[in-house]
Amino acid sequence: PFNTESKPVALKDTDLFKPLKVGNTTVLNRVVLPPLTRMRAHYPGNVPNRDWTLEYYDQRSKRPGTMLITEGVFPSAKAGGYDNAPGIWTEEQMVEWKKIFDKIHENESFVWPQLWVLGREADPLSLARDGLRYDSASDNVWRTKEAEEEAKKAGIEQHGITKDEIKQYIKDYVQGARNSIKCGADGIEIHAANGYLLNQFLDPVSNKRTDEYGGSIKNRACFTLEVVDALVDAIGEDKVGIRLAPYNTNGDMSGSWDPTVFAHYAYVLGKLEKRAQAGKRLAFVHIFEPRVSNPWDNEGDGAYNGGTTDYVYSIWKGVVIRTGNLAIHPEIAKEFLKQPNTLLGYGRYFISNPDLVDRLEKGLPLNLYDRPRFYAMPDKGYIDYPTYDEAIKMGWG
Ligand SMILES: COC(=O)/C=C(\C#N)c1ccc(F)cc1
Repeated sequence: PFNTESKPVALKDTDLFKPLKVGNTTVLNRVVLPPLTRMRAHYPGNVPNRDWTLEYYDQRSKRPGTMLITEGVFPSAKAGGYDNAPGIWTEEQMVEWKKIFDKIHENESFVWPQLWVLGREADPLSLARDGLRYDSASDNVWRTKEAEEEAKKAGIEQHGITKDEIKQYIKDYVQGARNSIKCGADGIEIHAANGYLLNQFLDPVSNKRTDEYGGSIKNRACFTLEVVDALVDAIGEDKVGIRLAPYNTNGDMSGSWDPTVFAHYAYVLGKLEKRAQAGKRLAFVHIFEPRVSNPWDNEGDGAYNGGTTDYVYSIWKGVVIRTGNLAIHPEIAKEFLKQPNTLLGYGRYFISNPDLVDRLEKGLPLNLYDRPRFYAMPDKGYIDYPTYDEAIKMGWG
């Protein structure tokens, strides 16, 4: 069925359909498929689903010149800890990703895998089973009481990683980036948002370190910036993007609760802009808007209305991707598009509308999504959403 709540507005005459240079690519529309975990990878092996995932990305890259960021992808086994999320560290994983990236390029679209390291958001049982550490910025700064009990039941402590282990993770990111480029990707996105490992270092609620990676905004940003520099060295600044979520509460991060957390993002953006002015400008900065503070919330719930991320443009002068609850708010999308160099990520409604780009262009009604099937195994709610024409033929609307 179609969403009947919001009146669709044709965006074809806005900047959403003007080309823009992003790294070494030139997108022909500024709609972005943002990183969406779908939990369909094969276990064991963390291999992209051989039956469905090629179809899933093929459907969403049909409109030539569209930018896709993949679901979060683990650069190594210890970076993971979700059985049904994919990696890009083994040959069998890379074989599948190469087919997917080739298909996206066949559709004349672009693909940027998101490199994802879970830290304390991992499933401790999965890590204990595989004899892997349960890592974060600090020892035993638990997300919740339940998480603490679950980990202790699994007999696994939460480990504040050492400086050598930080260096090893940086090598993992580099390996993941190299593998992505080898499989044909146009670049990668560093995941520094949503409560995962880099966010656990950025946020004082989870980072209680007393070494040079904790204790101040500068120190808490150090790991993220070291990853940026290592990846720029390895694959070039025009193939590196980064995702930040200043207001995110997912993974029990501070969000807006601690007003000093917001300043961390201004600092990171400032350091990225200084690198840009020295000749190393990243391909993009991807901002998760306060309109979504947690991906589990229903549309519009959990939005933080006490502030915006407009200040990003005061600091960062490169390409910006803004994602968060835009599909049924075309008026906000139009507002965002008034800023230069801006692309818009559409998450949940790109799940349920494979032809979302066409629908946004023409102002066509949108298929509702089936939330219980966001992170479930079967192909239902993954590759069976109809295009607009298919939906009309099926009598929708
Ligand atoms: C991949 O990047 C993410 O941020 C993923 C999630 C978030 N937030 C996410 C959401 C739901 C899940 F079941 C697993 C990961």
